[in-house]
Amino acid sequence: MAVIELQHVTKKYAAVVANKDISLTIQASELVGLIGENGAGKSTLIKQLLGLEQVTSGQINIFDTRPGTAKLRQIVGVMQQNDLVMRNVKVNDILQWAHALYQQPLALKEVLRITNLGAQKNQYINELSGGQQRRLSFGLAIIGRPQLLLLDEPTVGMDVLNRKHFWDYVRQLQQTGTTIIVTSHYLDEIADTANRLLILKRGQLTFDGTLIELQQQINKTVVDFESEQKLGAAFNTDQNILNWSQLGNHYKVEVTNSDTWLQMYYEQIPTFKGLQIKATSLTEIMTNMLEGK
Ligand SMILES: Nc1ncnc2c1ncn2[C@@H]1O[C@H](COP(=O)(O)OP(=O)(O)OP(=O)(O)O)[C@@H](O)[C@H]1O
Repeated sequence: MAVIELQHVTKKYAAVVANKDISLTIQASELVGLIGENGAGKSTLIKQLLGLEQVTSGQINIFDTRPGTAKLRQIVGVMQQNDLVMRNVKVNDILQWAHALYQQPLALKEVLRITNLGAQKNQYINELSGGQQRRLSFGLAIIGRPQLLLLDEPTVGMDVLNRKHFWDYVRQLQQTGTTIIVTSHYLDEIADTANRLLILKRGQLTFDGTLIELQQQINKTVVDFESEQKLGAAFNTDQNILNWSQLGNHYKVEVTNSDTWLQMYYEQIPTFKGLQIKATSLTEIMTNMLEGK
């Protein structure tokens, strides 16, 4: 059984088409990165999965039921943007309240350990830093041992170590069968973690696949090295090279196929220093997409 099934989902807010004819299926234990520029429709999609917004047309099934049912509230965990609306409650009290909502919740001690909030358990929410609030929000999302976890910009404000702990735990949840959808503008984190990418552009799903598949579509690899040889004349006539630059002895060459390129230069390669071959990063791909390149 698919965990999530979207059939031709469209969401309109008056003249704004926030989601346009989106169809897709997500299976158990996928870790899906939902990305796209501001206003692309990511949060709208999450809100419809939660039943907080109704689809304008199309249909959503989650574990074979419609979004927003009491049954789903038991098995879906969520971190929305700015979701800690109760400000004058202590960390421990809100966790205890959430703990009582579920049939087999995690122990409070365990949630405080995962979120690294043990030292703040007697503080009020409005006394927490931005990153601590995101960690508390994560604690509330996972306390019920959800089968589906929806994370909308979860790491905003988290410091580097807490971010690492967060992603380590998210990966662990995925490996034990949790299905996870995460939106973020920190594309390096998505590239490192998600095993499927969904790219939204003005409400439309423009890509659905793995990072490697996306990189293959872009068909560009960067080769970086230092050489004392003068290679410019050869590079200028090389059909495989999209672009190249030189700063002193440092060459940066963008090629369509790095295997072909390496074969062509195999005689010179032993003299190259610090040779690095890099696939185009997700950040660069998204930047180029937004710039319309
Ligand atoms: N309640 C609403 N009423 C009217 N328009 C809305 C509403 N919620 C969202 N929109 C519009 O729908 C579009 C998609 O918004 P959404 O919040 O889904 O984008 P997003 O991809 O999550 O953006 P961000 O990266 O900035 O969080 C935007 O144009 C936004 O202005």
